[in-house]
Amino acid sequence: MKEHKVVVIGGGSGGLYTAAGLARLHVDVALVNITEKLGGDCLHSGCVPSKSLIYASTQGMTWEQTTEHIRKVIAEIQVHDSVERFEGLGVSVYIGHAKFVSPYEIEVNGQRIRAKKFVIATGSKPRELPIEGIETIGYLTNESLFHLKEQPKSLGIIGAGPIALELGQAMSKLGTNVHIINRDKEILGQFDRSIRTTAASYFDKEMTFYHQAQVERVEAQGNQKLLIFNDGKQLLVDEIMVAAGRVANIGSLRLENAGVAMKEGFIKVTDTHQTTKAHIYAIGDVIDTYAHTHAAGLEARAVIEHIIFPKKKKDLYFDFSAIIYTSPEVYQLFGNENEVVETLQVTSKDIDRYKTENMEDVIIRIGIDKKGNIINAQAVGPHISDLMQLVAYTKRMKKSISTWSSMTVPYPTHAQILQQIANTYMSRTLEKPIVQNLIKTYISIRGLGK
Ligand SMILES: Cc1cc2nc3c(=O)[nH]c(=O)nc-3n(C[C@H](O)[C@H](O)[C@H](O)COP(=O)(O)OP(=O)(O)OC[C@H]3O[C@@H](n4cnc5c(N)ncnc54)[C@H](O)[C@@H]3O)c2cc1C
Ligand SMILES: NC(=O)c1ccc[n+]([C@@H]2O[C@H](COP(=O)([O-])OP(=O)(O)OC[C@H]3O[C@@H](n4cnc5c(N)ncnc54)[C@H](O)[C@@H]3O)[C@@H](O)[C@H]2O)c1
Repeated sequence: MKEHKVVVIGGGSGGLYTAAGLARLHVDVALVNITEKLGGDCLHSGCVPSKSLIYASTQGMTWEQTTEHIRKVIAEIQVHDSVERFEGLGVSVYIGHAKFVSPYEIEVNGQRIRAKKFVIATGSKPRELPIEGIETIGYLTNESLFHLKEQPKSLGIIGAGPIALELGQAMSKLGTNVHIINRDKEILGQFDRSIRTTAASYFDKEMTFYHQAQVERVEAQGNQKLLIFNDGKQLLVDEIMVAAGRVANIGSLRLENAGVAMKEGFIKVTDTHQTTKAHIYAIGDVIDTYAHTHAAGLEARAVIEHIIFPKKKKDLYFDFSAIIYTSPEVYQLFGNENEVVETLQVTSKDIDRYKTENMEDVIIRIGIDKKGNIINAQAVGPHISDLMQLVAYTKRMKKSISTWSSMTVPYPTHAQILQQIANTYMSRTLEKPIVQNLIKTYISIRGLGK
């Protein structure tokens, strides 16, 4: 029997962050991962291959060059996420499926490991759809697309979330005829209409959308695949990809042996990320928060702190934001809509730098409270997400957007769009009768009035 103080299960974004963080603090920590290739979804079938595919699609690469580029980027990052590196940091690494045999004991390849605390970070996998015939004829997911030997001439993607939009647009730019099948009325339902329609106006040029559509049945037709919709419509494609949400990866964990409960398909946690057994934490995609690498990192940090100083961390997701890396990018800074007293909107139409680039479609919307403090934000535009980090930072610092108006912003930069919002906000304050009267009185006292 091996013994450690903390065992982290899952060597993806959340698990690696937790194991490395605890090891740096001299905690006796072990990490269990199914394969020696640490890095999880993000490195092998998520963020890294998808952003490499997006890059390749803007460089006119062939499919062979694209898959080679993806392979090379993963291999380069894999060095950073290697077993040797983690062992060098002081983490004991076990390779194999972890399964609980009791609340304080797991088994990996027949070996028992005891620990005082566990952190489950086993991630998520694509949701399977109950479509007749789909298991028989086969389909792609984010786990197989990047390794295809041949580029499909046409691709039907079931689902219209970030995975479908990012991968669909990149495949289209690479020359595949992409069809997106969306069960909802439109895409990007959580965004303001102005942002939604702007993004859709770009996507509509590159992909064919089928809204309020459900695929009922699929069948093979020669080398191709026929999708049959609930309204009888049909679509013939080379390949089908399913990107219709995620489910928690708990398959082999035997959570029932540990007394860890689930809620609506994900591991149930408190706001300190403790499961129904307080010494077992869960973070990342296996719980129902934001399914992003930086959310897994944030939760890992909170769990490290909680293991060491058992105190709740307040407002963990206070400045949490997410980006859909399409062109244009679509950005969202989360915050409680009930606290918003006003939403300010600015477009690129009046910003000189955007004019020089014929770029009229950038929209930024910022929800503020009565002091001008930022509550939430949404934006659409090329590379807009880097600029929006200043918005998130201003929220984190709990500063009013009026602070941007005193910044010296070099001319002509895209950042002037943020100063424009601040100036609009400030000039409205200046135009208030009470403020105008005060100014007039002061100017007159100084003997400078008309
Ligand atoms: C196509 C795509 C693109 C994405 N793009 C982005 C992006 O641009 N930005 C972003 O922030 N997020 C992105 N995401 C989301 C991001 O990849 C996930 O949120 C993140 O990987 C979750 O990290 P995790 O640690 O929870 O799980 P994972 O990274 O999936 O790690 C889970 C690990 O647990 C291991 N495991 C599972 N079961 C066991 C077991 N029983 N025993 C031992 N080990 C086990 C797995 O092998 C895996 O290594 C994307 C996702 C997809 C699918
Ligand atoms: N840039 C990023 O940060 C990034 C990129 C990709 C994925 N991710 C993460 O991965 C998660 C999963 O992404 P996703 O795109 O699979 O999921 P999602 O849950 O965000 O979207 C699923 C989409 O599929 C549609 N859908 C569901 N069932 C359907 C059906 N039967 N037929 C047609 N449409 C159907 C839904 O209406 C929705 O539009 C996201 O929540 C996101 O957090 C992040």
